[in-house]
Amino acid sequence: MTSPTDALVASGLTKRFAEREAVSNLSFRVPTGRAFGLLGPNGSGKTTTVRMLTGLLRPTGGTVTLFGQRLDTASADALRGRIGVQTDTNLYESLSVRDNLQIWGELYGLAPAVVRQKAGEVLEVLGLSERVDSLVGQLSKGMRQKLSVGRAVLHEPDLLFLDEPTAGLDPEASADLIDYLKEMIRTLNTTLIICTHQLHGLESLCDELGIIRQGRLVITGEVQSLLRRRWPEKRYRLSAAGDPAAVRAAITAVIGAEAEVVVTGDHCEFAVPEDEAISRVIARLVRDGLGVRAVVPQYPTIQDLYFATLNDGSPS
Ligand SMILES: Nc1ncnc2c1ncn2[C@@H]1O[C@H](COP(=O)(O)OP(=O)(O)OP(=O)(O)O)[C@@H](O)[C@H]1O
Repeated sequence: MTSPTDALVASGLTKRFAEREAVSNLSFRVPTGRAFGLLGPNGSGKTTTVRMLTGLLRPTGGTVTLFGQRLDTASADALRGRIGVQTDTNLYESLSVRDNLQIWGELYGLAPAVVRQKAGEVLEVLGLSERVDSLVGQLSKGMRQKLSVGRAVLHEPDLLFLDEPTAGLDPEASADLIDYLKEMIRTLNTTLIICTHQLHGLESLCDELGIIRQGRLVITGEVQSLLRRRWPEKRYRLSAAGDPAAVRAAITAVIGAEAEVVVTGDHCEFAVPEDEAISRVIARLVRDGLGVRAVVPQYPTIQDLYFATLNDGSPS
């Protein structure tokens, strides 16, 4: 069922290239104003999926619904006006950065003056202002990447598709771009679909997640729910003064002898069966004369979930 709050619904999406089924029966939904990370190894079908979601590739089976409207040849043109798609191809190499954005913005129906103003803002955010008159053919790889993102967001699309937007960007530019996207989602209620291999810190951007493996969606849902479902117990990293065997014994005396306590150097890591057990662990260590130096909660990340999910299926 499509909810009026869904910007995108994919249902049974399938793509076959000759003998190879690149995408198999993919179903997921993305609520408006949310950021959805579509993750998976090389060749798992992300780009093929995005191309079907944006109407660039006809599915072998299944449907795509954008803003409550089925995507087909009749609706594609109107719907594409509300979509921004970043790809690293088809920039006009022999034109300047300014002209590339101007042409693109006007193609999307923006008035020339609006494009000029918006292009100025976008280039400023992306750190490309000084290269506005450079020919695209003379830009570095990272600069082209930034320009392709700038072009996709120029017309303030309701639904934005980004494929590896931070690939080739230096760490500062990458962090700036993520901040910009977050701000865009917050202020314009943009819905974002992002494919990326850069998983570190992705939970600060993505609220929803789909992990695709060999063309099949292995898990999908809200990031925090998926993490809680996978790791329901709270984990802690603890450092205490004293003999590691005594520290371990004090911890297991509280959380149970069968519980796993992983000791690495002067740290140990363990899960507690319920929240308040950590207070009892600390009290026990202090009582046993084992001074507690640090107790740090461990929050599982999208990266943890990604590897755990793919490992579930190994070997393929
Ligand atoms: N036009 C095509 N003709 C034939 N096979 C294709 C075509 N496009 C993609 N494929 C195949 O479909 C599968 C999925 O490719 P796709 O590009 O969607 O993967 P991806 O997840 O985006 O990979 P990457 O992370 O490397 O970009 C691959 O096996 C690929 O070879």
